[in-house]
Amino acid sequence: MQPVLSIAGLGKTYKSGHEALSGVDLTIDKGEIFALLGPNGAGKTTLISIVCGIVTPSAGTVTVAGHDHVQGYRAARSLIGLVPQELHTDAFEKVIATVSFSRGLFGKPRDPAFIEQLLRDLSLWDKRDAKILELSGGMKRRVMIAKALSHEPEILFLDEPTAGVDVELRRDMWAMVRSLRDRGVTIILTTHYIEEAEEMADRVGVISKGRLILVEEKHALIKKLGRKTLTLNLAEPLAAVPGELAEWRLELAGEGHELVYEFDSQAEATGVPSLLRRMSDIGIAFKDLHTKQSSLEDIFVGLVHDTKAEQPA
Ligand SMILES: Nc1ncnc2c1ncn2[C@@H]1O[C@H](COP(=O)(O)OP(=O)(O)OP(=O)(O)O)[C@@H](O)[C@H]1O
Repeated sequence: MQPVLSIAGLGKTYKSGHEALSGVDLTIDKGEIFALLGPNGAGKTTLISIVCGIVTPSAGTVTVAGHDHVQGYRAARSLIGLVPQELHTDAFEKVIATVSFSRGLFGKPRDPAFIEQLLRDLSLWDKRDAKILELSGGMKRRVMIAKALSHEPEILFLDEPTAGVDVELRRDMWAMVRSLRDRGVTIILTTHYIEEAEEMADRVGVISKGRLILVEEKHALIKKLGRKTLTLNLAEPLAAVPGELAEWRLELAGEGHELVYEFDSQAEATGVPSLLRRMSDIGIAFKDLHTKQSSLEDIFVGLVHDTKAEQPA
């Protein structure tokens, strides 16, 4: 499939000397929903801002549907819609005027029927003559989305779309994102909410300290979700994992009082019954046991934590 967005070797060092992005390579296919996950300050907004031409990169290239985002800036930018975290618009402006104005900014001809449909789809039609300052926070978000879609972009960036919104708006936004995707729009969203990535994304990228440390199909991640840990509280502490148990992936914890086994709970043979039999055969008794399912959140926190440990601060 033809990539709609190609990012290669992207880096950004701010004037302060802070390296916000380093060596980011990413290819996005047309019509996919891609979720970019990362903790605060990881570089998500910087990445989006570079693609949208708001921030200049220190290194690397960005190509939008074949247009270089510097040489072919106007063509590249007109294919992109951006829903930023904050609404920047005249508070005294009417909803329909601000959305129509955004369309004009991209040199698109007036199309009242399109704007009407857009406002209807976003449940904004009844509010079309309301001033921005009269709207609730949720309605303002809908206006931001309408503005971003007003010039019929092929790629929509949503920067933290559901931060601080109520459950109803979150569900509406998810439904809207799906219907846009069904119409062939590519969606790239940043989020702190793992649940949102799990619900929405075809692929997930994890960014930490300016580096893209993982890009994976959601289903592959869900497979990873199938991992479980079994912790056995031993009757007597062990100094080391006995050689007879070498075929299981075991670790000792709790100063030798706990034997921890990580396994794939979706696999046909988890290895748990055979492990318990072998332990009984060699006379290792346990007082208690418990299992824990690792969540996408655990995987995410683990990844981010590992890169923090690897890199100097
Ligand atoms: N204009 C700037 N000048 C200097 N440093 C900046 C600038 N903008 C962002 N940064 C720094 O770059 C890093 C990445 O910021 P960025 O906003 O891209 O992160 P983020 O992943 O979007 O975080 P958040 O989820 O909090 O929005 C942060 O440490 C931030 O302080």
